[in-house]
Amino acid sequence: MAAYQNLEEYNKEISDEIKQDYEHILSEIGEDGSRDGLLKTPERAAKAMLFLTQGYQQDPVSILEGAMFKEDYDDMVIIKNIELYSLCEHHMLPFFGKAHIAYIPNGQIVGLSKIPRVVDVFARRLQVQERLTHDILECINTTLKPKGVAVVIEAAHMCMMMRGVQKQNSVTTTSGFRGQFEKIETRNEFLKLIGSDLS
Ligand SMILES: Nc1nc2c(ncn2[C@@H]2O[C@H](COP(=O)(O)OP(=O)(O)OP(=O)(O)O)[C@@H](O)[C@H]2O)c(=O)[nH]1
Ligand SMILES: [Zn+2]
Repeated sequence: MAAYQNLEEYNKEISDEIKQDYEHILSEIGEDGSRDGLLKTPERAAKAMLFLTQGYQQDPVSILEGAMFKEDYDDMVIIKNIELYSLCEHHMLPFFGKAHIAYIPNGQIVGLSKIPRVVDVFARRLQVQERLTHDILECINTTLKPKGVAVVIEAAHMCMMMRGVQKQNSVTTTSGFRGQFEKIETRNEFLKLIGSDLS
């Protein structure tokens, strides 16, 4: 990236390369890339792929640090039903669902919108659901330094639905707990409040 003047130039270069790759894919699957409906498809697909993977160029720590405020509140803060869309790193197909996140402040709270923003930064990278869960958990834990943090993700994987094992109704749940959420009572209170059947 150092060879480029700025991010825009870098994105354009990458986008042109990805565009050419999609042109190649179209011809390899037997399509006629010159037909009307497909003329702009490589460019659209390249832009979509860059959008879905923009998390590589974003810094979740600075997002949190940008809105941390001193406050004495030291009970549980829960943000539930945060919708997320990611791409599995094995097939580059979407997995999507909800994240439920809680933390117990330790002298400082964070702007509420920053939690879903951090979810998006890590979701917009190639992921497995387990690592996505831990990336979010560790980022909040080390940046906000709360008394405890909990992350639960429930998601459906298109690679298990459209292809492969072809199971339409399975949901994968992953979770991670740090600090006070390692105590069973605190963890169960959180799980009850988000309506999880894990408790
Ligand atoms: N643990 C985990 N596995 C995932 C995730 N997303 C996709 N996978 C799995 O990654 C595995 C890759 O297995 P492989 O045997 O190498 O790939 P495959 O032949 O396409 O496997 P099938 O999906 O079973 O057809 C599959 O079992 C997928 O279900 C994820 O977020 N976490
Ligand atoms: Zn997959």
